[in-house]
Amino acid sequence: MQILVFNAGSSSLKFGLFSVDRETREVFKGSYERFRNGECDYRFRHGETDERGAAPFASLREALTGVPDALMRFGLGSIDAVGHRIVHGGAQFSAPTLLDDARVETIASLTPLAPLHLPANLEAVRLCRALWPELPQVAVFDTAFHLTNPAFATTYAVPLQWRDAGLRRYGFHGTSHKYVAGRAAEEIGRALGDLQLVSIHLGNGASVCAVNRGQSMDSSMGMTPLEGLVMGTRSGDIDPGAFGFLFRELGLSVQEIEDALYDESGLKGLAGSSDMRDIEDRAAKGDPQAQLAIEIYAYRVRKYVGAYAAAMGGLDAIVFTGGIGENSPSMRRRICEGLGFMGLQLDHDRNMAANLADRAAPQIQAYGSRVRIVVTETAEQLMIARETAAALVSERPESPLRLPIAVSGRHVHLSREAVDALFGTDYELTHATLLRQPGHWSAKERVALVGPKGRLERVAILGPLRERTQIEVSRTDSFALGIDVPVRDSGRLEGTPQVTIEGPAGSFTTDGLIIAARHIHTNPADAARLGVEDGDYVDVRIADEDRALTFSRTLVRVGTDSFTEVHIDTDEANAAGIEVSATGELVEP
Ligand SMILES: Nc1ncnc2c1ncn2[C@@H]1O[C@H](COP(=O)(O)OP(=O)(O)O)[C@@H](O)[C@H]1O
Ligand SMILES: CC(=O)OP(=O)(O)O
Ligand SMILES: [Mg+2]
Repeated sequence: MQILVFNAGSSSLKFGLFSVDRETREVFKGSYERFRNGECDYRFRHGETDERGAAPFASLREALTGVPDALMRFGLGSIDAVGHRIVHGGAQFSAPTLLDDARVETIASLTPLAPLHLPANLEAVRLCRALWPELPQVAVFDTAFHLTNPAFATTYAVPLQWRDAGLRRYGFHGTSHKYVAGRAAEEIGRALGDLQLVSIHLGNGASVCAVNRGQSMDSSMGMTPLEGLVMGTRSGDIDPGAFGFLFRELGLSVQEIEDALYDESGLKGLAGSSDMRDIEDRAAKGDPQAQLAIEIYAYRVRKYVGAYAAAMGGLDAIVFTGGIGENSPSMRRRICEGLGFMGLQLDHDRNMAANLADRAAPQIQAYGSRVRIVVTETAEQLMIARETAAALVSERPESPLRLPIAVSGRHVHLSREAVDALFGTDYELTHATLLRQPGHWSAKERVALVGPKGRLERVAILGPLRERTQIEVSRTDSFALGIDVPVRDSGRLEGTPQVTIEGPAGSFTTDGLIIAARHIHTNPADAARLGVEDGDYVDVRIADEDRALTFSRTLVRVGTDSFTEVHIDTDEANAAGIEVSATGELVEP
């Protein structure tokens, strides 16, 4: 499948054509940037060709119109779908979404939350819908990755009425943070779920994200991409008291203040240029304004690194990305300076020599530095291509038989009585992540399971609370515990073995330990399309090339608003060669 990807940022238009099959390959890479009086720089890469020059586009929106011609010129007409970076998805969009009129409208209504970005993002959508009305278009949201942030990180301490009107923190650059965190974990050679990482995206827009064991916990941008770091033209953090001062003392209107904070502040406000290359050149020549701008920029980033290490209660690695993070060794050095007290020490030679060619992710910490320092190119377009392909598989109406497979790790469903015993009376679990099944969540808290032969640590708790506690493990886990566990449908707990659950406030011994029988959740509409009914047993085929497998006797469970997906456990996923996600199909009886 060939996917065209648009990434309209605040200062550049990046686009790419990807061939997505089992592997994702970038066939064509293009960019338009440094817009100035009537022209901009462009760069096109295709096979051996690497072409640069000036194009007659004064703005990013004009540059959009150049994309179809560019593709045509390289003979790249065949496109199956378009993926768009959409900067703001509000609370409405938690995953990549196939665009239709209604969804485009919903996104347009979020424009006040990202006035610098959404107009250009939507312009790209409109252009593609006009050019290729028959092609599916998918939106991939910057905000989606951060919807796992806990309420204490997303809530502003303002009146309830404002919060009810939608004032809350979201966070951006999610596609980038998600990619580079994964890339860093891969480079370090540990599971992302084991790492406490700070991801530092320094482009024209810039943000820091606390990626706590694989999930975004907090990020420096807020309701809009204005909060946080010093950026090319944006102020980042500023005392909210400034608004009253600017209004009363300088007579500025709300619009004037906002325009200046978005377009005339940051590096541009401090030193007259939004481009770090210019600022570094001038600082090197002794320009005091440029030198101060660099110091402020680095200091702000360093403060966030410290803050997020504290927020997560630990730090294993930081990862630099974005135009500045990737290309400016001197900025990386300034940011890392003085962080030796928390075990973070840069190696100056490695920092200078960092080479990111071919998706490399070099480590540039000094020998003995407890915290790793990784540099890597971000790959927003690549991620968008992958997520677009995945969204098409799960949403495409003409292929209703593709079933998303969800792999359940070991977890517990607790009763009120169990929560009281494990965490203290009336304790409320913290909802850390929303699961795909409506109303279901996983908690921030974890428990341990104890059997005669061993313990399983950090076992997830899934909500909502239930009448009876149920503990779901795999066959492999049952060996580790030393308990003979039966395979059962969820809720059929009579005669199941006992296990002890341990929490911070005490332990709780109960029956209800099962290996969950594989099943399909679905809703009446999808069930009708699939031709199945509640209580049916069906066969689901996983078409992995190396380990293709058919799961027979899979129970169908129809719920009014269930999200259609097949639930299998980790042993079953391993047997079918599923690493992260997959889809399956019903085998016709
Ligand atoms: N070699 C370099 N040294 C310092 N800064 C650089 C270098 N190359 C690019 N940059 C900076 O990266 C920033 C643009 O980052 P980028 O991620 O491309 O932007 P966008 O957020 O628009 O995608 C600019 O400030 C630019 O000056
Ligand atoms: C959200 C944001 O600031 O994006 P960019 O860095 O592309 O401007
Ligand atoms: Mg960017």
